[in-house]
Amino acid sequence: MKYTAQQLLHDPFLNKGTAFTQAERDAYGLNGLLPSAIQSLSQQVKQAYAQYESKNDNLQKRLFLMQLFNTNHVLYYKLFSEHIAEFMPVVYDPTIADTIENYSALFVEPQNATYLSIDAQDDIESALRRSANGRDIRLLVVTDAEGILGIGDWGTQGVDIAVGKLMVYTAAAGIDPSQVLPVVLDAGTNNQELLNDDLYLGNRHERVYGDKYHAFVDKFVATAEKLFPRLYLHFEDFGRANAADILDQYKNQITTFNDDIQGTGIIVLAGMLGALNISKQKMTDQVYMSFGAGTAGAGIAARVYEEYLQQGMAPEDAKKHFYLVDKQGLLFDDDPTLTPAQKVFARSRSEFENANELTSLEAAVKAIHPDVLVGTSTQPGTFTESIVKEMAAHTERPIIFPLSNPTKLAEAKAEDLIKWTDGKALVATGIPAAPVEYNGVTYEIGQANNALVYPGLGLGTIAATSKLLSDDMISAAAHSLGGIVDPELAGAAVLPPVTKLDQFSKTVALAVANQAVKDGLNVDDIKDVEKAVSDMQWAPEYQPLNIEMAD
Ligand SMILES: NC(=O)c1ccc[n+]([C@@H]2O[C@H](COP(=O)([O-])OP(=O)(O)OC[C@H]3O[C@@H](n4cnc5c(N)ncnc54)[C@H](O)[C@@H]3O)[C@@H](O)[C@H]2O)c1
Ligand SMILES: O=C(O)C[C@H](O)C(=O)O
Ligand SMILES: [Mn+2]
Repeated sequence: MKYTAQQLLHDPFLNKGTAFTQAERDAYGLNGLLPSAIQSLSQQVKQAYAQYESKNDNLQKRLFLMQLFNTNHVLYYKLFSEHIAEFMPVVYDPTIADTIENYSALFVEPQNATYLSIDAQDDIESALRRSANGRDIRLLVVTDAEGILGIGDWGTQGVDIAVGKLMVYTAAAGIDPSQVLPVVLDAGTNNQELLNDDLYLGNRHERVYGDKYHAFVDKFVATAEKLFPRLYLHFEDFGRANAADILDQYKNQITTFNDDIQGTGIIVLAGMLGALNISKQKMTDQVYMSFGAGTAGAGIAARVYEEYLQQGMAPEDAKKHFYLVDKQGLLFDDDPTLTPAQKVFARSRSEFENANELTSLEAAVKAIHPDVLVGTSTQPGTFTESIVKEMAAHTERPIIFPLSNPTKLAEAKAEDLIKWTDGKALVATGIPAAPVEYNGVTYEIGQANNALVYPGLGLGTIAATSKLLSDDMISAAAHSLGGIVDPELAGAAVLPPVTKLDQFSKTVALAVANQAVKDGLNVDDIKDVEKAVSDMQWAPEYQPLNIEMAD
């Protein structure tokens, strides 16, 4: 394609703004189209950061960063890379929840995303092709936004989660932003607030389910695979009724990943391994309870269960360590409403004298005395003081992970968990949490958010040109996060800190890529895994432009 000077200035993949050199200004006809001073990238970063800091709240900060992203990708990612822990809660969860809820009202521009409608399926191919605009797409994040974080159905507004997750891929793992595509599948919405909102930008009808929905997803997947044959396809925030089915349908055919099921499974397993490093206990001795057994809750249980098997436990014995609690209480095998993923761990009523009374978390904790309690229920404040104290009365170092996002939905606050258990609880939270000072010890709180692993997992899988994302690769990712935190330090976190996200994303990528090659899943011949991973990484630095001008 040939560029005009105006197109160059408005293409965020190529634009350098005030950093265009004099030679470039001469070559591309930019003289007089920019202020005359020529800045370095570091001057631009300094200036942008000062603007960022002048914004009053995280939403304003995020809007400013999005404006920067829309204008100049190198500048945006350079700034992000220099402030990764500070920017994560602004670019990503929890602030992203606010921009999703207000997406239509705040709409400025489409951010190179693809908006596919269930009512216009003939457009799927041309829309994907034109969004890619000749770029070599290797990573696509798609959502249908039925289950955005814990805030529910946000229709086309959920596109922001695809955009945001991709930003984290680049900031954390160095995925080239010109090789990614965010996609929203607009199958309607059951969110009445959106349907009644004049400004709502999506399809104004109820969400479509059943055959028509599945045909839509299938057509999208087939088209994306055809257009981008080396694709890593990441599914995000689909509803409970579809997420696991879609994963099961494609996982043995294409390189695909469900973040809520698999990514969350990895980070929670890694967090448990970290916690057990601190407590010096054995994984297979732990009694595990999940509160909220939906997409994430059941996905995590499945990953942790696999670990018990890997550690040598027989399936029937391992199953006895798992208890799922959902809306109806402890899940029993005579319940006709169980999802397939829940059925695997459902218990028999005959195991309990008071089975019919186990209809709440409190009753289940009293009856079962779990060692591990993971919250993916979307129900804020449900890990109450009495439940937590009851749990702590029966286990030396309770592992408690309230993971529901965003902040307003968390099952508990880290600070309370530390206090209620007299510093014994090993805690990780879904959103970032400040360290907790208690009795002279500073407790660092790990962030059990899939963002700590999905970037490295994707980088490793893509770099290895793996045909599939296998269970072994997933397990390798979970195990690779060990050894970064010193478990002997008082108050040590169960997971590595977000300040090191870029470093350990590479560790995860290497572990995953090595596993893929070891299992012979690589399409290309890969002699040097480390080189393959490094070669795949993009750095936010201005490069000479290799473009043709229109006149
Ligand atoms: N930290 C992370 O990395 C991470 C990853 C994925 C999901 N999550 C969070 O987990 C939560 C759930 O996400 P999901 O994708 O599994 O959603 P989901 O809708 O698939 O599952 C939620 C489950 O909670 C159950 N539930 C609702 N009310 C309940 C109640 N009163 N008591 C017990 N259970 C109840 C639902 O029946 C459902 O099974 C969200 O808040 C999400 O942000 C966190
Ligand atoms: O998006 C997040 O913060 C994590 C997770 O994928 C979620 O759905 O909550
Ligand atoms: Mn999610």
